[in-house]
Amino acid sequence: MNTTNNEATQLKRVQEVALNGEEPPLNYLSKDKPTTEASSSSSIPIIDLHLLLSSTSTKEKEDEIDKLRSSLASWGFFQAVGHGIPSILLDKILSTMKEFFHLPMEEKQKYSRVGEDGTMEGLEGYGNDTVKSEQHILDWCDRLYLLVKPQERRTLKMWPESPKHFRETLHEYSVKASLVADNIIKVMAQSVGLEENSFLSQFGKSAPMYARMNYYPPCSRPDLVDGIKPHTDGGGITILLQDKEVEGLQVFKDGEWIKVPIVPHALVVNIADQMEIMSNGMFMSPMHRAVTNSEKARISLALFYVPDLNNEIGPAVGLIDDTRPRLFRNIKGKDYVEFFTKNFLQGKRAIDWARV
Ligand SMILES: O=C(O)CCC(=O)C(=O)O
Ligand SMILES: [Fe+2]
Repeated sequence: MNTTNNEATQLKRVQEVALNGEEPPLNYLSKDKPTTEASSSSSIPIIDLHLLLSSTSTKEKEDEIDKLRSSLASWGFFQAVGHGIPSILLDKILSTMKEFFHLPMEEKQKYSRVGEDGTMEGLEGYGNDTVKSEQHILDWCDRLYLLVKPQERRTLKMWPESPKHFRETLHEYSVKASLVADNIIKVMAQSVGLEENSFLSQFGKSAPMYARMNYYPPCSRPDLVDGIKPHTDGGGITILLQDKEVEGLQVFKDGEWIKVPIVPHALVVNIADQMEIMSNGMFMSPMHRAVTNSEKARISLALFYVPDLNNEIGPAVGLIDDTRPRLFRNIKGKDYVEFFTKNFLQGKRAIDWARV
């Protein structure tokens, strides 16, 4: 195959690059390194969904709704407990993912996103960063990316048949997590005085949900690379299941990076750009990143819930008034995703494009 060095390294999974334990290759060296130290001084809020979604109206519940609103305004992040997804299922999806990433490369490559001729076949499947230029700095991370919803649009040939329970476990987890996501989006609307379907109706009934399984191999020089570069998510909301033992997620708040600690069996929820737009800036889509370490591999499973690409989304009418003028234009979901992807690859923020 006639490839440049850059392309050749791209075709190698990070897991293979990491195997030799040597210094990371040049095209992984992050521009902003050495990595700024993160602080654990303050911790992102923990929200009890069971309390939030209970049908009785109590002072405790009202307080929790207030806490949700202020968390989304100042952090754009929270740890959801009381979500009702059995711990045993959370453990199972994490261990199943780990098993997949530990399979021989040949087996994993059956689901590869890169076609045999070296071209990218599409978004879904196993792979790493899409490289658009020689200057592109790669993340220290391998991924398996799959559409999980709507079910009839799944690309089953990209769903691993090994490990044995992979498909049914991802199915079960994504069905449950998507119900949790719907409920969170309803209560987000209520928290700012809107009717519960105000945001959800903008997502639409066929809103896609993507699963991105991240695998960060250990790195001999974690200070020189990004697990995932600083970014905001481009969809509506993201539900993230973190590794149970290895920390790595950080959020940028008030000028510093803050570690997102592991809360056993909690789901990390974050606002993504299109929800910031729908909330007319009441909720913030936070900048976050993942770092690696030299000892242990880390995994995470992000579920991106994205408004239907054919829908027009925009600030909810009830959130625009004289004191709070419209901050964003109405835009087509598809246009935003396209613009976001282009900017993401160049390390730029896309949301400013949608500002009035
Ligand atoms: O691995 C993590 O904790 C973060 C992953 C993430 O931000 C993403 O996949 O968008
Ligand atoms: Fe993210």
